[in-house]
Amino acid sequence: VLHGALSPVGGGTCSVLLSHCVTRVPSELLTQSVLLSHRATCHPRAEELQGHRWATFTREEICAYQSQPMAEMWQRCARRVTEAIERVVEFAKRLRGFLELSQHDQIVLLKAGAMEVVLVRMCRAFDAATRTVLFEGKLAGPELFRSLGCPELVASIFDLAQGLSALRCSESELGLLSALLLVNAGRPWLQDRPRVARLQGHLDVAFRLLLRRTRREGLLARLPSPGQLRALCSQHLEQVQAFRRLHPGVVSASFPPLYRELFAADPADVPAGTR
Ligand SMILES: O=C(O)[C@H]1CC[C@H](C(=O)N2CC[C@@]3(S(=O)(=O)c4ccc(F)cc4)c4ccc(OCc5c(F)cccc5Cl)cc4CC[C@@H]23)CC1
Repeated sequence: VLHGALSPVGGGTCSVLLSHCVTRVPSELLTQSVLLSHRATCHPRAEELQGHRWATFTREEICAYQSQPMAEMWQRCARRVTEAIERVVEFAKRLRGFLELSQHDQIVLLKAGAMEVVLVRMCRAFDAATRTVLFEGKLAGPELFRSLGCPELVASIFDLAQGLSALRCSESELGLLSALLLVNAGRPWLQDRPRVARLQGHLDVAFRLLLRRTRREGLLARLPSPGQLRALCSQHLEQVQAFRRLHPGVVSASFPPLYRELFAADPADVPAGTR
C-alpha cells in the first residue's frame, strides 16, 4: 500500500512554488516549503482551529462510545489513524528531496516515523485546559476511549499531547519537527544512510536557524525525547497484538490495508520472494 501511495502517478505531487523572495537564504526557503507542505496536509487546517470553539461530547454521547464493542472502537480508531497517516505520506512526498530517496528508504522512513508525526500533529487539536482532543467532530477526554481496553496507551497518548501543547509550537516548528521525525538517518534498515543524513542535515540547520530567529532555542530541550515517542509506538504495537489475540480475524478482515501493513504485518503476508 505504501509503495503505491509513493508512486508519483498516484497522488501527483505539486512542486511547492515558493513566492519569489530574494531576501531568503536556502534554509529559510526550506523552512517555507516545509511549512507549506505541513499546512497543506494537516487536518483541520490552522485557520479552522483558530476561530472555532469546539463542542465537547455530552454524557450520553460519551456513554454511547463507552458501550461500543471493543472491536468497533478499535476499528474506528484504526480508520482515523490510517487517514492521518495517509496525510503524513502526502506531507513526506512534498518534502524537498524525499522523493529523490530510493523507494525502499522512503518506505523505511515512513514505516518508522509516520505514527510519530501523527502523535505530534495531534497536539494541534488538543485542548490543554480540558485535556480533550478533537475526535469525530467534538472534544473527547481519555474516558471516551475506555472500550478500547488499553487505558495505559490512551493515557500515554494524552500525556504526550498535553506535554506538546504546553510548548505552544508554531506551525513552522511543528512542520520542521515532523520533517525531522521522518527524515531520520538513524532508522534501521536504511540502504543509503549518508543520503538521508544529508537531507536530515539541511532540515536540522533550517530548524535551528528558525529557533534562533524566533528566540525559541529553549524549545529543543523540551521536545518529547525520541525514546518517549518510540515507547509510545511500541506500546501501541503491543496493544495491537493483544487485541488480535482477543479478536482473531478482525484486524485482517476489517482494518485498513495500510494500517495492517504498518502495524500488523503477518509473516504470512510477506510476499514469497522476500521471505
Ligand atoms: O491529519 C492530521 O493533521 C491530524 C488528524 C487527527 C489526528 C489525531 O489526533 N488522531 C488520529 C486518530 C487518533 S484518535 O483521535 O482516534 C485517538 C485515539 C486514541 C486516543 F487516546 C486519542 C485519540 C488516533 C488513533 C489511533 C491511535 O493509535 C492506534 C490505536 C488504534 F489504531 C486502535 C486502538 C487504539 C489505538 Cl491507540 C492513536 C491516535 C492518536 C491520534 C488521533 C492527528 C493528525
